[in-house]
Amino acid sequence: MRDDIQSVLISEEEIQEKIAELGKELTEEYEGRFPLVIGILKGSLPFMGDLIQKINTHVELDLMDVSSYGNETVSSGEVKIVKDLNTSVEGRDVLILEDIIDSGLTLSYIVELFRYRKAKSVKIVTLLDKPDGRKVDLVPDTAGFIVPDEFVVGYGLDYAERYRNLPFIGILKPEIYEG
Ligand SMILES: O=P(O)(O)OC[C@H]1O[C@H](OP(=O)(O)OP(=O)(O)O)[C@H](O)[C@@H]1O
Ligand SMILES: Nc1nc2[nH]cnc2c(=O)[nH]1
Repeated sequence: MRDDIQSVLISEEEIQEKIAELGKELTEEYEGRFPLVIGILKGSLPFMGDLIQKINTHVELDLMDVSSYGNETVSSGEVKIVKDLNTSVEGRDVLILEDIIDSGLTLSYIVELFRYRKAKSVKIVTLLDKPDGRKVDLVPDTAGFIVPDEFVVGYGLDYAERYRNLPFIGILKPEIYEG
């Protein structure tokens, strides 16, 4: 699996250091507020798993699965809810965790949905932000790292469902896409 990686963009150490920092900030912000922390499947799983352990106050967890990429590297533009939340967001402080914001289509759909469902507040924390990929006006409240306009994998991010279990963020060798 690691032989398929052309270069490492963000190392495991850099990711974990950033998560410790984010956890500290979120602990201060959400102390006493019992936020509903929502991970967007499947990419946010490693980030969510590591980050929640660094948030040192009570949180409730839920997961939502939306998809607009299928097995492609470019968004179809059509966001589908594959699995909705188990919890109501009405009146809640919602903290959305994402692995990456690229076109922004996935999150703008979700944020609008949560506003319609009457969340008290909605905050977006993404590990990676790819501002050059944006197709809609969406700015995360917090982004761990800015990445260039290239297709990245690892730490939750897949290519054709593979590479999510790498502990770092990298770029694949071109021959992997070419088949
Ligand atoms: O800003 P956007 O262009 O909408 O891209 C970001 C979304 O794309 C990826 O999810 P994907 O739909 O590939 O599902 P996955 O997490 O299950 O891989 C990623 O996890 C984000 O949710
Ligand atoms: N794996 C992966 N999924 C994405 N979804 C949106 N952008 C990306 C990306 O760069 N890599």
